[in-house]
Amino acid sequence: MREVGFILATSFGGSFQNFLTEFQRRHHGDGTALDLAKMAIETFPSFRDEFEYEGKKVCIWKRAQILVAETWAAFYPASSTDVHPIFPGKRGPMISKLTMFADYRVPQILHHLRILSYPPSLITKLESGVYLPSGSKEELSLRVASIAAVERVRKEILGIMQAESTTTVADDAVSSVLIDFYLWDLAKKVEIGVQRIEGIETADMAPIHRTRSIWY
Ligand SMILES: Nc1nc2c(c(CN[C@H]3C=C[C@H](O)[C@@H]3O)cn2[C@@H]2O[C@H](COP(=O)(O)O)[C@@H](O)[C@H]2O)c(=O)[nH]1
Repeated sequence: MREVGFILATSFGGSFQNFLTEFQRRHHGDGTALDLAKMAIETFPSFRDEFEYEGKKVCIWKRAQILVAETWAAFYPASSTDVHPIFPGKRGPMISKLTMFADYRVPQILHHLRILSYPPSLITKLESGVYLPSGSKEELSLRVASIAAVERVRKEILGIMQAESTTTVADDAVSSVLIDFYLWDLAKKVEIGVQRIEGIETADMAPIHRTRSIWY
């Protein structure tokens, strides 16, 4: 928090609005949601949520993407045909280029919905409450699998929409951001018992995974 505050104070006059103004300037008003997420990870090291795994670089960018998605949602215009004030360029926000924001809550509900399956050894660890180290195989698998799973859900929804439509459905018609928002809210409601999943078989709700890190 101190680092983010220091950078915001010294480079952006202490205001996120100035950060957005600088984004507009750099991209001549034509920046997309992904451009803004990239600016966040380039500006704030604690948003640069990247790991090396078996020689490959894995970029998760959880906080950068949720920052952009929440900004996109907060300034969403009254009509979807109106220009978005943060992404006024001809390409628009291109919000479907963002992934879900991989932390602990969405994998939990994806498992409950039987979209993700967990090996028994992982269930045992989750139930014991042991910490999964940040960047470990299990922690990364949970996060990366939830990104891949939500992308597949997105493709399925697009396929259904396409099958029901006589015109071509744009790729931007379904975003992982909105699927994440929906799943996160659903997970919270299921956990506190105000909602139950009905009509499909579910797996027992496993505890969330516990990881100490600055990335969630
Ligand atoms: N993947 C994902 N993670 C999310 C959210 C949200 C809240 N989103 C709101 C916006 C639209 C929706 O309708 C939600 O009402 C919080 N978190 C994460 O949980 C953690 C605890 O946070 P809290 O309980 O606030 O303190 C924190 O790491 C935070 O980043 C989400 O949507 N997706």
